[in-house]
Amino acid sequence: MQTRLLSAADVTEHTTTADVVDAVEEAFGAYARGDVQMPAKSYIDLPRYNGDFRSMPAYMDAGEWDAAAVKWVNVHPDNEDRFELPTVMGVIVYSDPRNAFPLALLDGTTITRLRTGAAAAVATRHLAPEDASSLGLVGAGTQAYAQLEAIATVRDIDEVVVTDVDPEAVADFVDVFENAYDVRGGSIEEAATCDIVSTLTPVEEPIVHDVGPNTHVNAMGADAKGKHEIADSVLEDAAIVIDDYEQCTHSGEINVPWSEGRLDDEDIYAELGDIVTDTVSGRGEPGGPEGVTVFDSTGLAIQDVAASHVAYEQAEAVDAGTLFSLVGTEI
Ligand SMILES: NC(=O)C1=CN([C@@H]2O[C@H](COP(=O)(O)OP(=O)(O)OC[C@H]3O[C@@H](n4cnc5c(N)ncnc54)[C@H](O)[C@@H]3O)[C@@H](O)[C@H]2O)C=CC1
Ligand SMILES: CC(=O)C(=O)O
Repeated sequence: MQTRLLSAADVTEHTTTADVVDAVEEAFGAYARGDVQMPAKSYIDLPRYNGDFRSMPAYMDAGEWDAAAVKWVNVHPDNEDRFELPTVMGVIVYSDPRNAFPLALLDGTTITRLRTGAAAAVATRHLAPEDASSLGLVGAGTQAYAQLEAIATVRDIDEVVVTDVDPEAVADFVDVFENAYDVRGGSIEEAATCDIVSTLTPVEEPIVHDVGPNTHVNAMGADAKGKHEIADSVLEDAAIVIDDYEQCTHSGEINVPWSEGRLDDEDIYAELGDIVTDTVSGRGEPGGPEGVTVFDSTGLAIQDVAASHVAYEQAEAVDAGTLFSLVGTEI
């Protein structure tokens, strides 16, 4: 038996965003039903390098298919300036749950973008107003690109406002998307008052202080202790939907006000999986949230498993990537 090596180019070419969004929705559903095994993300802090390593194993059973993988990933916000490398890079081992054979080694950097965009899209599908058509992006780095691509599969986006402290990042983003959308650079205030806003920065002091009256916010940037992008006044007035209780209270957008006692259990509306499985109403459903909604995403290992499943199945169908003998299988 051989292992399939799927590079960044292979994953990009053979993984359809809309299919990843659907698979990630299935992952949130499986999580709510208790059909996953997923220890909380573990961190190795590297204060000496202003970064960290994270390990993320999981198994999920979606009914018609099941899958298992582990991602070894990092967050080093100074990487671009110091090494011309991305902030986030990853490697994924995707294994056959029946016998543990490593079916694939995948570029986890691309999978991370795809599945992070997909999580925001799933939340947007259930929480944004049906007619939402404008998207604000606070932070124009790597994740911003996949946010637009994924969210555009669940809402008819025409206007995009992007903001960043780095004007070059904004210009690069506009260049890539200007033929497909009415996209422009703007202030944080302009981005944050769009129908949908995704926040994608590593800041520890809130930079979003005001959003529109019915804005749906995907709070993606805070994924480690101390990170905090959105003012407490916005969070306090919003219906907060989390991806996972343990991860969000430890390292999500709510972690700082939570640790300081300004938010507690009463402030959490639901876990996203409960909305996906119709246990709790989404926007527009009886009893569902109105006004501002905030999805607090820390990133779950099952998102990577689901996205890797799509990438592997699509690549295998056309024999993409490189097959090689990795592990000894002689008995
Ligand atoms: N929730 C999740 O599943 C995931 C979360 N992340 C987090 O998302 C964030 C973004 O990740 P990447 O796009 O890969 O990083 P990146 O480094 O490529 O982009 C971050 C962008 O934020 C901008 N920025 C920094 N401070 C800012 C400020 N005060 N105002 C406006 N813009 C500012 C930077 O100039 C940069 O363009 C990071 O915090 C990362 O840890 C990343 C992957 C998954
Ligand atoms: C970087 C990270 O925490 C994630 O991929 O979930």
